Amino acid sequence: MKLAVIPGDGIGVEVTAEAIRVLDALVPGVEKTEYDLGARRYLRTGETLTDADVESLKSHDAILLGAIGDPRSVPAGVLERGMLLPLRFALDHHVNLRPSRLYPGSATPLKNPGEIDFVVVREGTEGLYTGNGGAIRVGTPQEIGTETSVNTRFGVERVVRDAFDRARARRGKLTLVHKTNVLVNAGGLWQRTVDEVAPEFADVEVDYCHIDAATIYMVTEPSRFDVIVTDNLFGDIITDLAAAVTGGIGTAASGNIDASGTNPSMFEPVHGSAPDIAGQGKADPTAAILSVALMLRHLGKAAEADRVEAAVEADLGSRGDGPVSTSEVGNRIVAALGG
Ligand SMILES: NC(=O)C1=CN([C@@H]2O[C@H](COP(=O)(O)OP(=O)(O)OC[C@H]3O[C@@H](n4cnc5c(N)ncnc54)[C@H](O)[C@@H]3O)[C@@H](O)[C@H]2O)C=CC1
Ligand SMILES: CC(C)CC(=O)C(=O)O
Ligand SMILES: [Mg+2]
Repeated sequence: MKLAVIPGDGIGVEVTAEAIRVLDALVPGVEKTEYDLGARRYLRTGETLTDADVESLKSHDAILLGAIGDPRSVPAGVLERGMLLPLRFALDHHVNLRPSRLYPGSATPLKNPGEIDFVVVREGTEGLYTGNGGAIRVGTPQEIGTETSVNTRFGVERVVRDAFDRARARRGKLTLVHKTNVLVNAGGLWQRTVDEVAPEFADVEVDYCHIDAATIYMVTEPSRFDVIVTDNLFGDIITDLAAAVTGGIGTAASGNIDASGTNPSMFEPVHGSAPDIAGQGKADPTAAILSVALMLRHLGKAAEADRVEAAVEADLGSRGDGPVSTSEVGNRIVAALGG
């Protein structure tokens, strides 16, 4: 197995190191290539992501990424829109898969959480993140900034079909989350696509929530969700909320998947580079470690993925309320795997 590793910036470097230790304890002999992408390289060379980087990354079976972005040294958007999103687009990562599960005993701010186990299927190549916008009269009182959401029938249908497939394989419920009462053009396309595909999945119950109401239910009644399908921006926002209710942002994993299998998929924590805690050894590496589990499952190594998840479940269940140490969590998971 050939794995590309992009530790990136801030805590990305710290949590990726623990994720790699876990991978090594479980699957020996993985051929790893580390890529220097992120703030350090940008500050040194002015480069964010080159065509040569993309071509080289394509030769791997999968990519493991920590986090990208260093708001203290690089202006907002340079790396996010110059490196991370272009990579997801270049590798056609149209399914941004973000599972949320409340493991027994793990910390949740909810008083009566019930069972929380849902998956957000976030469209990953379109929406408001394509860079389709502009600004005029910048810095003047007449300044205007626009970002236009791009939604194609092709792009929406393929992610909706993926979400229906996942719902069928799970508890059989799909919830479209959008804002069709206001965003009638994009929302109309999403709703019609779901309605038109639904008859092929007659065994799947279809539901709809406006994004604002979905944030209510995620806190008051998260057990109502099984598979959520939504666009790039809504999916980004709602999955940070989902992480917060299921044990914290440090525990939420994701996969950026090219469901056609043409390009390597990329696995990464939901969180960012967390400059506020970077370098202090207190980032929770669980999200990065569970991203390894997602990757292994994607690559057909379900038994290994199960072992990682079981080790994480045991660790989360045995934690107290005290602070987390990055290396301690890694040590406990590696030990549980017999490493
Ligand atoms: N996929 C990626 O590479 C992402 C990159 N970013 C970038 O990261 C930078 C920081 O963004 P923020 O909005 O601050 O989001 P963030 O996710 O980095 O941090 C938000 C809050 O969560 C905490 N946190 C995050 N990960 C944690 C972990 N593993 N353990 C414990 N606490 C954790 C942070 O300390 C902070 O209080 C920005 O440059 C942003 O663009 C943000 C999200 C995703
Ligand atoms: C640059 C952003 C799109 C990263 C992010 O917040 C995410 O993918 O969740
Ligand atoms: Mg995000």
